[in-house]
Amino acid sequence: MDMLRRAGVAEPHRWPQAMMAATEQGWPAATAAPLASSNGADSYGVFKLSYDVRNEDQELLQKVWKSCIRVAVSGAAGNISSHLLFMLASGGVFGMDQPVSFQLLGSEESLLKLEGVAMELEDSLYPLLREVRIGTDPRNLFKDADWVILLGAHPRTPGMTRAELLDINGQIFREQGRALDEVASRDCKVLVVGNPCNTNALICMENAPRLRRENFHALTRLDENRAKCQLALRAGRFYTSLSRVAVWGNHSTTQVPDFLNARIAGEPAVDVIGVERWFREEFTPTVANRGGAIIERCSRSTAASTAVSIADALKSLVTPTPEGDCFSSAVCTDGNPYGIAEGLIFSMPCRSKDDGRYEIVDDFVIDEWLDEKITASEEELLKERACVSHLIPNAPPAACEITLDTMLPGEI
Ligand SMILES: NC(=O)C1=CN([C@@H]2O[C@H](COP(=O)(O)OP(=O)(O)OC[C@H]3O[C@@H](n4cnc5c(N)ncnc54)[C@H](OP(=O)(O)O)[C@@H]3O)[C@@H](O)[C@H]2O)C=CC1
Ligand SMILES: O=C([O-])CC(=O)C(=O)O
Repeated sequence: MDMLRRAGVAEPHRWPQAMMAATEQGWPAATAAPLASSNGADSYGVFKLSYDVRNEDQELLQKVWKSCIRVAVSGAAGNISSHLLFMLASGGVFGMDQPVSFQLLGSEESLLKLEGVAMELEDSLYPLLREVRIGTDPRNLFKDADWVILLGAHPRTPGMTRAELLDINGQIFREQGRALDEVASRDCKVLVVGNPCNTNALICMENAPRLRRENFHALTRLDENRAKCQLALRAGRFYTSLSRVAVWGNHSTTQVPDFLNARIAGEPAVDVIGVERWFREEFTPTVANRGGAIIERCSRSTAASTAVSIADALKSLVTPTPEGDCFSSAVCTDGNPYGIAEGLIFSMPCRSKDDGRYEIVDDFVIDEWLDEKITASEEELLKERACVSHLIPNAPPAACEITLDTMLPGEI
């Protein structure tokens, strides 16, 4: 903001087509040092720091913009990010009147690539994208963030056990939780995508006590979208006819895509499709293993559909949920209406109020089969929590009893 003021722009939120790629110190990305003049018009094409809308475009000057929001993204030089940032900058997620500022976190290894990402954003001339910062210090990049999307995580490598993966990534998320606690906005909403996302989100939340526990999410919207796709295919209906499709539990192969409560054109999906065996024996494992099936074909984990599902998850939080519908998000189980153990990050059906707030939908019917499945996913998450107890402040020490057969959807 300082730089915007120095640039002589009285009202930053009315400043169209102005974007600043800056390092965390606040200088333009490609220069690493201050520009000789902050109005360095030739430095970045549209990064004209002295750009003054009053002299430029009367039509845009009339437009009413909301105050700019800060969106921090880790792993921002990675595959998912390469799709996601462009969706966020286009206005398709937070709204066409919502300017955004990006604070992109990478590592020493990825910093050059991150500069390339900033340059591509610059070349895309998004009127809503007002600032791009890049850097390697979460305390700088999470500062005052309103939304934080955590993509960066160590991938599971050959020979690594799940307990080892939990520990390596848990250390990253403990550090990022601490950074959020120090510098993020108290109302900041955090969406963890990096796997194992539920337990990473839990560690992050437990290390950020200043932030609201209900504002931590782990991404299971991709699983919901996959479930909707399979139901639509089987029923021969378009996606828009589906409602109340929720996924319960962990973003792993123990996840439970709920067909019992799902509706197709307002009718129970089980009545419309009719073949009960299909739900249990085909639908459920197909959804839970979809990530692995895509890796088999593409030799990399899903990136574009994950970015789309992140956009869907964010949109669901800033848009009132249509009457009678819900969306899936893995959220804190404290006080949940289904008796799931407290202090976990567990996917459940949610409805949004507004401005990022939500409530857990409390009228889902749970039959014996569903209950058994949900309990298995809950037990898996309890075991994951025990494995990372050393990363959770004040947690009693617990033995790690994770078996090798608990898998992420992308593991085969
Ligand atoms: N929840 C869900 O539904 C899904 C989750 N995922 C998960 O999302 C994550 C990101 O996927 P994708 O973008 O494809 O992955 P990429 O490998 O392309 O990017 C991830 C980024 O993570 C960072 N990273 C890697 N190792 C470490 C480390 N040891 N410490 C800190 N950061 C590290 C790197 O960024 P840098 O060097 O800049 O730090 C890298 O660019 C993965 O964990 C993946 O499993 C994927 C699909 C679906
Ligand atoms: O395991 C992965 O990285 C991919 C993943 O989560 C998914 O496709 O659901």
